[in-house]
Amino acid sequence: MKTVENLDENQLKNEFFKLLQISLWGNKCDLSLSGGESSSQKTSIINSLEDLKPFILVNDMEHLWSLLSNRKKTREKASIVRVDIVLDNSGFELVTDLTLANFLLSSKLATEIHFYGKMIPWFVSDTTIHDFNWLIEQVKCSDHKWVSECGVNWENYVKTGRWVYHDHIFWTLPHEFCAMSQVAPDLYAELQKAHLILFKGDLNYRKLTGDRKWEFTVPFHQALNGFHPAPLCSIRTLKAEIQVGLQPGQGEQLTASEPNWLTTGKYGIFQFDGPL
Ligand SMILES: O=P(O)(O)OC[C@H]1O[C@](O)(CO)[C@@H](O)[C@@H]1O
Repeated sequence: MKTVENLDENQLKNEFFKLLQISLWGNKCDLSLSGGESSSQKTSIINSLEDLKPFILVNDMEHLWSLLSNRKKTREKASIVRVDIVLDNSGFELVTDLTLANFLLSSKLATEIHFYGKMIPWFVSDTTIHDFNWLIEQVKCSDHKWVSECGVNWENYVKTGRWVYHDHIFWTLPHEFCAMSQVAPDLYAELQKAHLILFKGDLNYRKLTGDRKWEFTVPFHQALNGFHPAPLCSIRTLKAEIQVGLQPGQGEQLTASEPNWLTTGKYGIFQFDGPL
């Protein structure tokens, strides 16, 4: 079996894309969508990735790869590459996010990951520090050798500061993100230190775009309304009636064939904004 260190450039890119997609579809598992019913993941997402590809409406994964792989090639040995992840649901989605974070470090596409959770849940399954620590502990205690090894590594990442968890009240205040630099300048300044910020989930997308009824073709950059702390990407399955950055006619076609396409969680996006 090949380890990450032995993968060639193409294989590494493939693995990166797989883990990104797993993290995207992990966002389907959300207690608010299932009315509080448990929505555990019973089949392996890995085997479904090809079948799910047509449901990715905006796919900027190539931008994420260019940004991180170029930085890896050009950076000085001791320099930091920081990826920040604004978390969404705990449970299965958090497992997929931590697995992605683990890969970013082991592939050396990043050297530090900063996570942001919520001080109190906004929706039922939102991640708090308790969920983050609990999950690492559970993974560590697994009776599966490789899984528990992962948990030991994750705990170690936290201890050594390669994984950093941040709390901030802003995430549960009723502000859209374009107000962050005014309302929470300390948090905005923290995000500015990232080379890439990944915003997980639907709620973060609503706040990124100000929860407005934008035309489907409005550019993402415009809908962000001045919120540009660092290059950023929304990784989200669609659960609320808002979507920007589509091709002309794409939204209308979907509405005609599937009236509920915006809210079922069936479709997903990787939507990037920033210089490359
Ligand atoms: O957990 P996520 O992906 O942020 O989803 C939260 C979303 O779920 C919903 O409650 C719909 O189920 C939306 O109103 C909300 O935007």
